[in-house]
Formats: sequence, structure tokens, C-alpha cells
Amino acid sequence: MKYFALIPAAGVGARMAVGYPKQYLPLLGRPMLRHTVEAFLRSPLIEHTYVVVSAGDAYVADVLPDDLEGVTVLRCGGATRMESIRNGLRLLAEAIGAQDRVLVHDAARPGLTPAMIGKLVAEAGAEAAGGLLALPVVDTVKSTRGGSVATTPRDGLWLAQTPQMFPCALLRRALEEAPDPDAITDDASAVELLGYSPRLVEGHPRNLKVTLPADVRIAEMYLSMDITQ
Ligand SMILES: Nc1ccn([C@@H]2O[C@H](COP(=O)(O)OP(=O)(O)OP(=O)(O)O)[C@@H](O)[C@H]2O)c(=O)n1
Ligand SMILES: C[C@](O)(CO)[C@H](O)COP(=O)(O)O
Repeated sequence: MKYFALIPAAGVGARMAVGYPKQYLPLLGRPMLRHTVEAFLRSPLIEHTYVVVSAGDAYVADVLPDDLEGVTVLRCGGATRMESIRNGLRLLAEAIGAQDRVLVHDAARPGLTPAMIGKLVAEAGAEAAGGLLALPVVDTVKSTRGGSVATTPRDGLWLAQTPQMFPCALLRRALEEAPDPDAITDDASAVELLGYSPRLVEGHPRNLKVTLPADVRIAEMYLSMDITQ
């Protein structure tokens, strides 16, 4: 069994609003996407890394040059995260075997480390249902549905991170058969709809998704710290 990384990097970064896609924002002087890719290049477990960008992406060639070993850029991004991943898997039909594991990881999570990849593979690599990094909820959770405020017990609640790792055939089927693609906000939810329970493996706060302007400094703080988990 081999392990492959698939990084969706075709978003526009609307919530970050810097005028160009946030995956190219410099963090400690290096583009976010390059930090993200480096975690996989430094992991001895990963066979190859594929990065999905939009067809008209004008930035990626400077960040991931053609001669960078171990990485292939696929210009097949879609309108949503899920479509970008599904399009990438379609192009990789020959390259990745049915039982090989695909680790899908957001370009927007540059704090990933090789140690986190190792932990996910060690704890969920043999799972037929796959697995993902996630963080147990530590705050009190409120819901505002229906106009009134209520408190939801946080017991058993987790925040999904990435990588999310699945046997390639299972992930392909899940994304092709998803009944409402707009409702699929992560890969695991598509797999869950097929009746599988992916394993949750505790991640780390440094693997945050850089979404809003306030996240940039936090990401830089983590990137400047030597946290190897
Ligand atoms: N059509 C899309 C949308 C998102 N992504 C990727 O999916 C990951 C998670 O998405 P998100 O953080 O929401 O990024 P954006 O879609 O760029 O952000 P926003 O929703 O604020 O526009 C990112 O690495 C993003 O590049 C993608 O490949 N294709
Ligand atoms: C996949 C994900 O990062 C798990 O937390 C998240 O669902 C992506 O959400 P986004 O709204 O596309 O950033």
C-alpha cells in the first residue's frame, strides 16, 4: 500500500480578501502553499504529492517549479473544494491504485508537520474507513437555530482538520456519489454518507486553517516554533 498526498489549492480566498488567492500569501517570507507542500516532501511516507490549482492560476509556477521533485501540479480546479478534489482524482485514475491511501490536505493549513502525517498514518493507515486529524472541542458550544440561543453538549464533538486519508477507491466513490455536493464541506462527510466511520486522530492547533486575516499572524507564530508533533 502506498500513500499519496492530494492538496486542493484552487480556492480564491474570499474571506481573506488580499486581492489574490490566499495560498500564495507570504508566511515568514515563503508562500503558504510552499510551506504546506514541504510537510509532505519531508515525510518519508509519501510517495508523491499532487496539487490541484485552477486552470488560469498565474502564481503556482514560481512556488512549485516544474523541476521540483516529488510534486505534480494539476490544473483542474473546480468551483468548490469538493469538485477540485474529485477532478484531481479523475485525472489520477491510472496513477493511484484502488487500495492506495490518498491524504487530502488543504493548501490553507501550512502548519502541518511530517510528524502529524506519521501519526495519522500510524493510527488510521490500516482502517478500511480511513481517518482524519481532528481536535476535540474545548469551548462551550452555542446554537442559534430557530431564533433562540441554546447550548449543545460538547461531549463527543470534534473539529475536523486535514489531512483526511482514505483508500483511493472509497474516496472516489464517495465524491462521485455524493447526493448534494454543495453540502459536502470535507472528504470525510462524503465517506460517512456511504455508511463508513472514519477514525478521528487527535491533531494539533498549529494545523489551523488560515481563513481570516487574523489567522495570518497565528500561523506565522506556529511556523516559527519548533513543534514536531
Ligand atoms: N474551488 C475550490 C475551493 C477551495 N479549494 C481549496 O480548499 C481548501 C479549503 O478551502 P478554503 O479555506 O475555504 O479556501 P478558499 O475557498 O480559498 O477560501 P474562501 O472560502 O474564503 O474563498 C483551500 O486550500 C482551497 O484552496 C479548492 O481547491 N477549490
Ligand atoms: C476540510 C476542512 O478544512 C475541514 O475543517 C473544512 O471543512 C474546509 O472548509 P472551507 O469552508 O472550505 O474552508
